Amino acid sequence: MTMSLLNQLVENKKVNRKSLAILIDPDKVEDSSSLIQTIHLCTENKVDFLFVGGSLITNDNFSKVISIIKSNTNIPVLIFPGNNIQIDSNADAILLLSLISGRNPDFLIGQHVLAAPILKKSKLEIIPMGYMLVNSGPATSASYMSNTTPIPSDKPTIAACTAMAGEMLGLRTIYLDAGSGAQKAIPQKIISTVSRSISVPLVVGGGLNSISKVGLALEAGADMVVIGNALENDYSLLIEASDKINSMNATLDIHQ
Ligand SMILES: CC(C)=CCC/C(C)=C/CC/C(C)=C/CC/C(C)=C/COP(=O)(O)OP(=O)(O)O
Ligand SMILES: O=P(O)(O)OC[C@@H](O)CO
Ligand SMILES: [Mg+2]
Repeated sequence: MTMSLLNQLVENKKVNRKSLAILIDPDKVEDSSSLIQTIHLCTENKVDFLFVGGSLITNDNFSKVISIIKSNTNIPVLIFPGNNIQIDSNADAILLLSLISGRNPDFLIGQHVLAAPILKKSKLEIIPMGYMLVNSGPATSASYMSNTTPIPSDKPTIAACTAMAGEMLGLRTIYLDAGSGAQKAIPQKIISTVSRSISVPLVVGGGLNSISKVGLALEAGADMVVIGNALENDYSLLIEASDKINSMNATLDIHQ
């Protein structure tokens, strides 16, 4: 029997194995041939996970994108939903985000109540996730659309206590997100403090638009990094990030 994706994340964390996720925003997919090109590049570069979702989706691409991905690669597809209409049972799993950095009940539990019966009938693996937005400069789509205030980027203790509370409530993963297209990525101090305070896998993303920022996030304690916007015009970061992660993981293999 194959291991669940959540178990894979937990097992990877136990041995400090890092992973790379690429975010595909269905709103920004213009044609299937460029999507297929991106998917092939992800496969060639051993991307671990493909996230699909957006704060706002203005076209009917969501299911199409998932189906094209599933027909072109074996990389697991994880829905990264901005709301409860982003559910498609062709994906492998859904990141069931509860927006614990905010105080908007709709994004803490309301959307989930609406989604629960649909998720129950689907064969999607559910990955419960504490989702934390951290301030990164101008408002991001996720903080605006969720009507929540992100955690101040110079308050690592607030971030750590929020993540700890999420873990204590039973959330199985934590996602620290500066927001897509963030001007400033999550500071290392926030990542390292959160990482030391929890034992569940830690995902970090938002504004990771250079290999140095990707490296800083991984070195500070991210178990998985997510890259989205930076790939929309230039694929070089995908190759660099994948090389970086493979070389970090290769040193682990030597020591095992
Ligand atoms: C219960 C279900 C199914 C969903 C819960 C939904 C929750 C709680 C969402 C958290 C808040 C939120 C709006 C998250 C958005 C996450 C996301 C998909 C970000 C991707 O980037 P965009 O924010 O779309 O960035 P761009 O503006 O660059 O397109
Ligand atoms: O698009 P970017 O800035 O890479 O962010 C990806 C993801 O973390 C957003 O939720
Ligand atoms: Mg979007």
